[in-house]
Amino acid sequence: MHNVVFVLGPPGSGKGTICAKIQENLGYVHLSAGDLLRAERQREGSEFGALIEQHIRNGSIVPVEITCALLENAMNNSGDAKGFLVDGFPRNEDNLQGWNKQMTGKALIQFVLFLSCPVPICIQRCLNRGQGRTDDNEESLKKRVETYNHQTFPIIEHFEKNGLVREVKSERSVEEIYADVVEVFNQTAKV
Ligand SMILES: Nc1ncnc2c1ncn2[C@@H]1O[C@H](COP(=O)(O)OP(=O)(O)O)[C@@H](O)[C@H]1O
Ligand SMILES: Nc1ccn([C@H]2C[C@H](O)[C@@H](COP(=O)(O)OP(=O)(O)O)O2)c(=O)n1
Ligand SMILES: [Mg+2]
Repeated sequence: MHNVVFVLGPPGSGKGTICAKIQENLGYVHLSAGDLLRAERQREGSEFGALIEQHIRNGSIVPVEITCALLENAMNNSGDAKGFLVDGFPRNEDNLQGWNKQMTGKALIQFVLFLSCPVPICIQRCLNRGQGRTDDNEESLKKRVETYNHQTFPIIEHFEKNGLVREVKSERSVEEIYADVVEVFNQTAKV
């Protein structure tokens, strides 16, 4: 059984940054759904490259069959991790249902780390990110924020109803955020 912490929040809220620190210090393995999709897009011979690029630019969500298969493969290939940080997933109802269908009995959701941050700050961070991403531009960001508000936030609310959400405000320094994140892991991660 894989232990899983979902990490959600608007684009630019700092999910990748905080996950890297958790991986380094707490021994969880960081799996970014976006990074896995970008790698699949680049993989020679992938039949999904064009479809993935289309969704990424458009700020829409890739069908779960693709994303969940990438996540499950990555978990199975990571050896004996004490847990996985699944960053940027599930982002919509399709993601959630596909995960439940494919991973029930194989993964245990420990909690959902929700990095909350005002959208204008998130947009500014993405525009300054400097990773050359095809979706860190004003037009794609507008669509990504819309997708977040209409599709991802309801998923966070769903987990909230189940008592699984741990919110950490991320309009602060990485050090301040991380200190609260460690508290959350100390309180709730059963390892
Ligand atoms: N707490 C923070 N304060 C200021 N900038 C941050 C903070 N956390 C992350 N960043 C920067 O914001 C950008 C987006 O961060 P990232 O971790 O990639 O977010 P996400 O994965 O949620 O999109 C990056 O350039 C990162 O260096
Ligand atoms: N579960 C996911 C995660 C990401 N994607 C696609 C669509 C997203 O806008 C892009 C980028 O996701 P990523 O998590 O890397 O973006 P942020 O870190 O939130 O800025 O990838 C997806 O289709 N399904
Ligand atoms: Mg990210």
